[in-house]
Amino acid sequence: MDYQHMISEALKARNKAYAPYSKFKVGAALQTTEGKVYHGCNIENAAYTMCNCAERTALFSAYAAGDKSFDLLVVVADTDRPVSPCGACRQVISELCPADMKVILTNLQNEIEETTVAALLPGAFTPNDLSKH
Ligand SMILES: O=c1ccn([C@H]2C[C@H](O)[C@@H](CO)O2)c(=O)[nH]1
Ligand SMILES: [Zn+2]
Repeated sequence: MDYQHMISEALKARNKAYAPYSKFKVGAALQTTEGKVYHGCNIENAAYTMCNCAERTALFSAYAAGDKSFDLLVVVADTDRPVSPCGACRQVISELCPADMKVILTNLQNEIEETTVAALLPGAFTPNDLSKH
C-alpha cells in the first residue's frame, strides 16, 4: 500500500512542532476509519517533564474532537532510522488503537518501517489488568 499521502500529512504536522529545547521535531498523522486525518506534533515546555510527544498529541486531539476509531498512524522525524516511538506513547497507542492497526514509522529520507500496534508493545498493561479493583 502507498502511504505517501499520510506521510506528507505527518510531515505537515511536524512543521507545527514546538521543540525549542531538543530541536527534535516530530510529526504524526492519525487516520480515522471515516477517513479524517488528525495531526500531532511534539510540544515541549521549559519544565522539561511536561513535553508531549507527537503521537499522543494526535491521539488526544482526535479524542478531544470526539473521534476514537482509527485505522492508521504515521510518525516522522529526522532520524537515521525510521523514528521509534517512546515507551509512553507505545502504552497510550496500545490502549487507544486496535491491536492489529498499522503504524508507519519513517524519517526524512523516506525510509519506512511498517509495524502494528501490538508489535510496538508486547505485554502492554491493559484495562483488563485493573479488573480485580
Ligand atoms: O517518537 C517520538 C520521540 C520523541 N518525541 C519528542 C519528545 C521530545 O519533545 C523530543 C525529544 O525526545 O521528541 C516525539 O514526539 N515522538
Ligand atoms: Zn512518545
